[in-house]
Amino acid sequence: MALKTLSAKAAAALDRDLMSTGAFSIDQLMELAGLSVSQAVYRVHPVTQGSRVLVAVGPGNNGGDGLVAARHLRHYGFLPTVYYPKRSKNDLYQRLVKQLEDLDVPFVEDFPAALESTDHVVDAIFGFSFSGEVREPFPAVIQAMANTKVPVTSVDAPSSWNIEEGPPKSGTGSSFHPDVLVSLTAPKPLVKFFSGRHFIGGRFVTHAIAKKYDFDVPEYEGIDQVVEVGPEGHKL
Ligand SMILES: NC(=O)C1=CN([C@@H]2O[C@H](COP(=O)(O)OP(=O)(O)OC[C@H]3O[C@@H](n4cnc5c(N)ncnc54)[C@H](O)[C@@H]3O)[C@@H](O)[C@H]2O)[C@H](O)CC1
Ligand SMILES: [K+]
Repeated sequence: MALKTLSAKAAAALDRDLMSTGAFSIDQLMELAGLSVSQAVYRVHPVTQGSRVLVAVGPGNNGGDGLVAARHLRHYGFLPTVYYPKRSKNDLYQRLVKQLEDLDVPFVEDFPAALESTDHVVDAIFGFSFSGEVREPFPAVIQAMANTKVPVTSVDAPSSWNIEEGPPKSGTGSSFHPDVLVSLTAPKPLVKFFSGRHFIGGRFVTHAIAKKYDFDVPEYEGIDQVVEVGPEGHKL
């Protein structure tokens, strides 16, 4: 059985559906997405005294998932640091930033320097709305994630990858391959180029929605918000 995937266009339509006929708000969906990411990070990197996690936050909703994940990780006992160079003026993002400031989570401006002193990275730069060539200031950030030995967990998509076609073919640097991917709601076609640990999150989708968009809802256990799956989509 092959893993069923959602194209970028279908994923955007599904989110619109959830927020109209599904009656969800963006705050709710982002909170659940960020909670899933925090649980996947905890699974691959259980917190030990002083575990540090650097969260790279992009300009859109993928970045919002990262801000939410940083807050949950702080409550689990991690020491998050946030790199958020292109801030949204939208009220939702400003509230997410305030919540982190109230927890004394530091915001940094030099990503490569911050990478020198962390134990894990969360890549929440771009998700399913990324397209084209990576624009400033993110090329150096992607390159730093490609070169580091620190484990990287990508939210929904490895940032810089084409959602349908996977790693970029052009460019001089080595391409970026994260260690962990958390697909939100359903995997995107790029998963066939990904070979690390793969989790699916989004424990709020009804079977009717999954049927409409033709993907499988994984079997979540207990109170888990994520399921780890193998290459064929079977639960590990
Ligand atoms: N279903 C769920 O569980 C939910 C997932 N969510 C997350 O939302 C993203 C998609 O968010 P969206 O705001 O549509 O876009 P992105 O964050 O992917 O990025 C858009 C952002 O980036 C800029 N951009 C696009 N291309 C480039 C480029 N080549 N260089 C630089 N910048 C670029 C663009 O201008 C925008 O500002 C999804 O993947 C999930 O992670 C939601 O939280 C809701 C529920
Ligand atoms: K990402």
